[in-house]
Amino acid sequence: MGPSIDTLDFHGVPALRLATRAGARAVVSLFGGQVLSWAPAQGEERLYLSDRAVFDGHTPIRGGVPVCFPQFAGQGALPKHGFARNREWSVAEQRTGDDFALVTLCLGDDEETRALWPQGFALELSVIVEESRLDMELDVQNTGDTPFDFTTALHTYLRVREVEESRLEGLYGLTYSDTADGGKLKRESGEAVLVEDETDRIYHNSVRPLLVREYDRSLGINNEGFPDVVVWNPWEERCAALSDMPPDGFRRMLCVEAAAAHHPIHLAPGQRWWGRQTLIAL
Ligand SMILES: O=P(O)(O)OC[C@H]1O[C@@H](O)[C@H](O)[C@@H](O)[C@@H]1O
Repeated sequence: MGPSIDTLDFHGVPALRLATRAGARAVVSLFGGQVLSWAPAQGEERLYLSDRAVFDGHTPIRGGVPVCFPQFAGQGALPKHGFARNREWSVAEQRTGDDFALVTLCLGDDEETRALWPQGFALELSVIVEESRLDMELDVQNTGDTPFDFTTALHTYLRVREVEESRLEGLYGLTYSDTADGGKLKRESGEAVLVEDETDRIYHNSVRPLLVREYDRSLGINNEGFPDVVVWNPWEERCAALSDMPPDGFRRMLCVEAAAAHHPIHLAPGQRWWGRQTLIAL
């Protein structure tokens, strides 16, 4: 089979299905500009999408890779994680080659976004699927005539077989804000992060690649441009309080997010910023 990009209706939301000749595949929703599914060639699904996710065209979709912009979490007056994750994005480009499939989605300001945040901006999210890797690049441009600050994240929900048996390596020695402990600053002293309780951390200035190790497979993560890494798992009690998660959903997921959350990014009129997250199935 050749590479392909098809439009589809995914639980009622418009989406694109990408496939490469080798058999890697992904689904990208226009609502939220959100990757919802990704599997490498001859491999299994690597992203977590809740089976209780809501697809009503308003509620953020629980799972995949939501785009948080222009605000990460509750770090400001905007709705939590900003508004990009519940807006309809447009397709700017779609292309296939011998060994890849690529789509670029875009989102700009309109009356509704300016009512929340009075800035001119243009976002582009490029999603590239190759044999065993997924690249997601977020490009932000200030198209207005005043400077702005923003925080952002690619809020990647990784699918894991059992979160308690997964190890996240590559964060040793970094300082992190422990959101689950009142935002206290701590230093990572473990060779691997093990998730055995509610975990909500912003690791600052991460420069090394990360590795999620499971007993029978691993996933490499490389972030460029995004200075921070957010690690989130709601654990049992908070998960039970999320109406769009099954009670045991927290066991099947681990969010490892590429973020600019600790310090906002400043863009003068006309300036651009970009960040990329790469997932590699190993
Ligand atoms: O439920 P939401 O709005 O999608 O947010 C999920 C989580 O997203 C994480 O990125 C934050 O660090 C958490 O604090 C937050 O709870």
